Order: sequence, then C-alpha cells, then structure tokens
Amino acid sequence: MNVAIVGVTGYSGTVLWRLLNQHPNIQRVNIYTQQSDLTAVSKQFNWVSDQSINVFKFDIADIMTNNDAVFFATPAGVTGGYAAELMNNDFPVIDLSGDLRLKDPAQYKKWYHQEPNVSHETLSKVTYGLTEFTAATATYIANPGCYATATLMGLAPLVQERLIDLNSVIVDAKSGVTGSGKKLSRATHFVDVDENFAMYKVNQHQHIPEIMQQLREWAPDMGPIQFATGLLPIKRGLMATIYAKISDEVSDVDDVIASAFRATYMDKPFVKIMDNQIPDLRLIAGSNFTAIGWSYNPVTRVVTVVSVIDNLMKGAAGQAVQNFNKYFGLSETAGLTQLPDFV
Ligand SMILES: NC(=O)C1=CN([C@@H]2O[C@H](COP(=O)(O)OP(=O)(O)OC[C@H]3O[C@@H](n4cnc5c(N)ncnc54)[C@H](OP(=O)(O)O)[C@@H]3O)[C@@H](O)[C@H]2O)C=CC1
Ligand SMILES: CC(=O)N[C@@H](CCC(=O)OP(=O)(O)O)C(=O)O
Repeated sequence: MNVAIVGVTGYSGTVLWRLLNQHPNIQRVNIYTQQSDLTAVSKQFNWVSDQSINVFKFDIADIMTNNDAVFFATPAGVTGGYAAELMNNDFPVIDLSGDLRLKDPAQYKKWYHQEPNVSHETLSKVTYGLTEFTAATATYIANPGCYATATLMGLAPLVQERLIDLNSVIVDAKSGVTGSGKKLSRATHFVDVDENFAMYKVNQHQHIPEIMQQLREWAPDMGPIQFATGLLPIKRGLMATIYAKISDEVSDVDDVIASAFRATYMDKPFVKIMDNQIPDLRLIAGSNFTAIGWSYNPVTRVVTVVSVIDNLMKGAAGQAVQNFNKYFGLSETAGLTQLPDFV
C-alpha cells in the first residue's frame, strides 16, 4: 500500500513517518507539505533512510490519486476545509487533529476558539477512532486527542459498568512538552519548563467536550467532569489521574474493579492492566501501550485510577496507525511492535 502524510515535520508527523516506514504492509510513504522548499523537508529524513524520500507539494487530488490513505498530522483548522471532498470520494483519512472529533460545530467553536468549517452532515459521517472501543468503519477517522485517550481508557469500565457515581469524576492530567507541538510559545520555552511544573487550560481544555461526548455514549446520564491539565518538564509521556466515588450499591470493590478492567481489556494487545500497581511514564515510553492501575480507598470510597500513555504514540501517531490497521483489516499490531524504552 502507498500512504500519504501531511504535517510530517511536526512532532507527531515525524513519529508517524517512522512508524509507517517500518510498517510491513506499506510499500511507499509519500510526504505532502505546504512548505515551498521540498528539499529542506526531505533533508529531515534522508540521512537515515536508504530509500528515496518522496516529498510533494500539498495537493488533495494528487493525494487521492497516488495513495490508498492519508494521515493528517496538522494543527486544528486545516482538515475541516478538505473533509467533505475526501469523504465524497470515499478516500480513507486518519486525522490526528481535533477538527472533526466533535459532532456539534458549536462545541468546536467554543473550545477550539475557531470558526468550524465542517457541516453537521459531514461530522455525522466521521468515526471517533478510540481504537479499543470504536470500530473504524467510516472512511474518515478522527484520531482522539492525547488527554482524551488516556482519560477515556481509565474511565471506560467504571462508567460502562456504572461502578461509580457519574457526577463524581475529577481528572488531573499531565503531559510532556511534545504534546504542545513544535511551534514556539512562551509557555513551552526551555527556561519556563525545565525544573518547573505548571498547570494550564484548567477547566478550559479542548478535550473536555470530546471526553464528555464519548462518556455520554457509554452512559447517557453521565454528569460533567472536573478536568485539569499540567505541563511536565519532560519531552514525552502523559498521565491521567482519575478520582471517582464508588457507587453505594457496589460491594467487594477491589474485586469488582479488577474484574471490570480485566473484562474490558481482555483481548486488547496494547492495554496493560496493573491492578493495584500504579504505572509510571517509563513503563510505556516510546510504545503504543496504555498502562492502567488503581487504588481504592475504603474510608472515602474513592478510587484513584492512573492511566499512562506516550502522547506521541498511543496519544497520536501510534493510535493513528492502529486505526489504519483496523480500517484495512490488517493485524492490529502491524508496525507497532516497539517495546517501551524503559530508561
Ligand atoms: N503532539 C501531540 O502529543 C499530539 C498532537 N495531536 C494533534 O496532532 C496534530 C499535530 O500535532 P503536532 O505534531 O504536535 O503539531 P506540530 O505543531 O508539531 O506540527 C504540525 C505540522 O503541520 C504542518 N502545518 C502547520 N501549519 C499548517 C497549515 N496551515 N496547513 C498545512 N499544514 C500545516 C507542518 O508540517 P509540514 O510543514 O511538514 O507540512 C507542521 O510541522 C495537531 O492537531 C495536534 O493537536 C493530537 C494528540 C497528541
Ligand atoms: C502539552 C500540550 O500542550 N498538549 C496539548 C494537546 C494537543 C492535542 O492533542 O490537541 P488537539 O485537540 O488539537 O488534538 C494541549 O493541551 O492542547
């Protein structure tokens, strides 16, 4: 198969390039860019690759003619303008941006602070590609946000099995700096990040509506969540710490929680259930794994669930490849067998 990447010089685009070049079912990776100097783009990669680096001017018609699928690793605001054309041509798209994740354009305007340029009808045809839970059936797959992925995976069994008070969820999530992309900003300057820890977008993060949208599919009476995000002084890794009150009706709580997590993720190759061991970021660094552990406090009846991912792998490029594999009926793990770096 031939695949296209748009946004290859960004952090998740670069990781995607590496994964797709090592994918057993992909013969050729074509890069498309809005940059005028195509040689400069190819130089980022050609020193490590014996194969020629194929870089082309961004052109939707060319992408559809010469590829079997396209991955967009572009900032919010780019894919909305091309989505309808790609869908009308039934061309498979895996979109890493947040442009088509929310079904309601008004929500996009509110949380992304941009005019939505996608219709309700187009949005209704998109698959939200949380790979462990959603069948990638539509040609247009919206890859979930990094915080949304870790949070939803940590909450899924608790919400689906109604083990918790649906109005009691508090999430405290933290990410490495690659999560904020390659563009320079004051908040991600080395001097501000190094040996520091800062909260940001508290109660205002754009993944809140995406998380709520999915939680309400699992439990229509799901209450609002409290959601905070912080910037860790590391490059990669994301931890969502989730607090929720266990429902009064649940007894044998430790066993019930363990059974729910094990049943939900029983046959999922990229999910590691740690039970009462709390995972850290090194466990999953550089891999597509999600590791989930928890601790139940019988005094307060609160469970603390910790869900960790590599933001550029399961949080972006890795899950995008997993969505690609599922859409094309390939082995779910194809191209994704990297073990964690551990150190
Ligand atoms: N970083 C992360 O951990 C995660 C990121 N995401 C999402 O994935 C997407 C990419 O993220 P990330 O890699 O961090 O982004 P970066 O900011 O690092 O890179 C984005 C790339 O997109 C291309 N680009 C920039 N502006 C435009 C434009 N106007 N039109 C077309 N292409 C453009 C550029 O690549 P080029 O010049 O090569 O074309 C650029 O390098 C974003 O939507 C982000 O929100 C989702 C989950 C996690
Ligand atoms: C550390 C950091 O800044 N992370 C980014 C997450 C990027 C992302 O996934 O945002 P999209 O919804 O556009 O895909 C943030 O908090 O906005």
